[in-house]
Amino acid sequence: MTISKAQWLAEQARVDEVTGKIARRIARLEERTGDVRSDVVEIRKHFWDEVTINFSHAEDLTETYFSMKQQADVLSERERSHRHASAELGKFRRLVKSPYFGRIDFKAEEDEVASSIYLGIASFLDEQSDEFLVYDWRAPISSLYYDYGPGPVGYETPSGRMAGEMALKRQFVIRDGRIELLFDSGVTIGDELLQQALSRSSDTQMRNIVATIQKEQNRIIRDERARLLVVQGAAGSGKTSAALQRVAYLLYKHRESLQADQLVLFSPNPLFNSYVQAVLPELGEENMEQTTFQDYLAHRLGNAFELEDPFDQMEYVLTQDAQDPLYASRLEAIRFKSSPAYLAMLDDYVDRLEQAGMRFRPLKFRGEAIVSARAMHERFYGMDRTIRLPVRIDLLRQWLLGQIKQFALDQEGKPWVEEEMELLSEADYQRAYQKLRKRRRSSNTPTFDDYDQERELLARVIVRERLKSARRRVQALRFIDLPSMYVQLFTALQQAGGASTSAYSLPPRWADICTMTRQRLAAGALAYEDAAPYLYLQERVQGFQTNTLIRHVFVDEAQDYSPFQLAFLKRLFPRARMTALGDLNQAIFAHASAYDAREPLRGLFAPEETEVIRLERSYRSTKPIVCFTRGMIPGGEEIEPFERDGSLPLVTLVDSEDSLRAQVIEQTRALQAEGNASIAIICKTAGHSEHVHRLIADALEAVLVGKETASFSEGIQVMPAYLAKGVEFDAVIVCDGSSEQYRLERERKLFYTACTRAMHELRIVCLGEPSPFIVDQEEDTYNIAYA
Ligand SMILES: Nc1ncnc2c1ncn2[C@@H]1O[C@H](COP(=O)(O)OP(=O)(O)OP(=O)(O)O)[C@@H](O)[C@H]1O
Repeated sequence: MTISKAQWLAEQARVDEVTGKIARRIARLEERTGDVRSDVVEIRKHFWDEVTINFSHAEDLTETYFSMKQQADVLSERERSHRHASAELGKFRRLVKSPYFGRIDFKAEEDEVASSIYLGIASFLDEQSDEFLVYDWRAPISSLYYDYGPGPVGYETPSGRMAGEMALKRQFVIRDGRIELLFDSGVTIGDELLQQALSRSSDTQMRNIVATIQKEQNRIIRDERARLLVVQGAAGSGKTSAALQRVAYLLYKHRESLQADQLVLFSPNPLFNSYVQAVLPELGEENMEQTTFQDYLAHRLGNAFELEDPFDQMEYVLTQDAQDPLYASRLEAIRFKSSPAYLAMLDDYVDRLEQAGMRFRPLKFRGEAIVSARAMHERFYGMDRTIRLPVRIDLLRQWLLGQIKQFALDQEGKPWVEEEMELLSEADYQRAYQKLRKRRRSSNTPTFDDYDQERELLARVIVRERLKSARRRVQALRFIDLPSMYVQLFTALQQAGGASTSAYSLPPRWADICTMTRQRLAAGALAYEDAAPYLYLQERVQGFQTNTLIRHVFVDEAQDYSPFQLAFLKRLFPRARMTALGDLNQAIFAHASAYDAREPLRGLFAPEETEVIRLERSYRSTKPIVCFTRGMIPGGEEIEPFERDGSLPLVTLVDSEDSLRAQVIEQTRALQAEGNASIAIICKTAGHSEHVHRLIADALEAVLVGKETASFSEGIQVMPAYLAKGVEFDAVIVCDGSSEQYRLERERKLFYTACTRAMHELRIVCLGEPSPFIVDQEEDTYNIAYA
């Protein structure tokens, strides 16, 4: 619907009025923050002047303490006030440039006239009239904007549903206080606005989408009922975007009780972390905790093993000789060790450990056993067998500390202590002596001048010092030989004992799997597929170190997690709700995906606690790119492209590496000339990326992206497909898209993932026969060229 000139001018007048008020508020706030800042600086500078310091008597000490505390309290109150004012200031500075993006005229059933509600990234209250000149996009009433067009409407409020009539829905693009675009619209939020948002150039950082959130996405953002919210959405359908707006929504809605550090996002790789970290600050919120599953595993496992990462596992799967029988066994191992069957096998194993099978490491000192493994074993299984494993472990730990104490007493008269005493350097002696004096003071032991007693006490200090590391080992439960217990699962014994339960059956190639696992562990290494199961065993034996602080766990690219890994995450965060975002068609790992075609994440939570939302519309890529890529995957016909025009994907066939090089260089230059700021040359593996990068390095300034790269840069980047997960580029060149590279069924999703990273232009260069995933497409969905 077109807007008349008068309407436009009236809206601009309102923008001027509102921005004027915001500007005045900013000026006042600047003055206030300036004052508070000087207060803080002053207090810090003169902190000690205001404090009465006197250590002469006990009462003076108390007075000194209170005087310091009072001064510290004043300082921290001023600092808090400064932080708050700065945050307000930041919000208004963003608002003054673009105060709002939408307007709805809403008349509640009991009202006579409609009121105009203007929506922006934050609310702005007119202090004189006490009227909201701008409503925060997360306010309950703002939901109307995303869910309805003009007509009968309703929204949820804390006191129940509010029904009424929407008379008008209007959208704005305001830049630097000037309205650039203005129109009235129906239910869907302006295709025009979306067109504008989606035609822009890609960024090295993701942007917020609050002005154009779609109805389905709004459901994801505002859902509060489900314990587990599963989003299954096509590539580019806005899963990550919706998740980030959801974080902002939750922080706003529960601002009294929820802090940013109570939400954690599991990202696919560190690059992705940096890609998404601008969204929340842009919306005036703090970033949530961000990590990767790998980082989490590495953190928990410490340096007990050399831990393989998922990318190395992926490289192995993509590059090893498929004819090698060991390769088939490894694939089988990866599949099995990520399945619920393996979880059942581990549970069964833990049950049996209650009766037998625990392995311990002897506690040694100077080559002598303080406590032997056998003694620990006897002590452990001598306890009441109904006591749970972690409790028994704790009892054993306490017993061991007692044994060390006893052992220490026996050691004090030993010749090695005498020797050490003689060999103490002056500095060591002084240190020991100081310690001794301190202990005497604290235990009120009278001072002796007696030489023998002095030596006796010194001996005690020496023994205590030397036994420190044994005590530390016991405290850290390192007397449990977990690696051996894990290996035990892969021995003949286990096969005989465990294979017969109905909860699981052993996979094919089990003997090979056993050998491979044993060998790797013997070399001090842990395969990626073993990492979560190993930790699971550790937690079941020692007790789960759960995190009860976290209230919301977000798992992006959830299809890349195995059922095992997600079950594990659920257990680690028992008080959290989970939001899992994924796309079965982008499940690129060799293990089974927790996403199932019909029912993603079946069985993780009870059905009544689980909500599944599907997103079928794809926003990232132009319509021709979506029409081409959706043909590659089963069920792709349901993916609905957003109507954004562009050129057909171009497939170029070359017959030599020289001409591949020439094509990549020529096409990259052409894409740059057409205005594509970010261009990704996506290869299959890290090795191939390095090779292609070398090929083009003398002609193009390109950055090679590897798993250690911390953030994306602008311009040309060469990277393996798995590192492009979750992100997007103006143009993508897949190099190379031949059947040599992408032919096997399991390579289909990797290829699809690579192609769907393109926003505006997709090119595929093939050395030799093109991949079947290309030629199986309708011919009119792409152009072909021969070089
Ligand atoms: N409602 C929207 N308004 C404007 N842009 C949107 C909207 N929804 C999605 N987009 C844009 O579409 C692109 C893809 O979004 P996003 O990365 O969130 O999708 P995704 O489903 O996580 O993709 P993938 O699974 O392929 O990683 C982004 O550029 C995002 O800004």
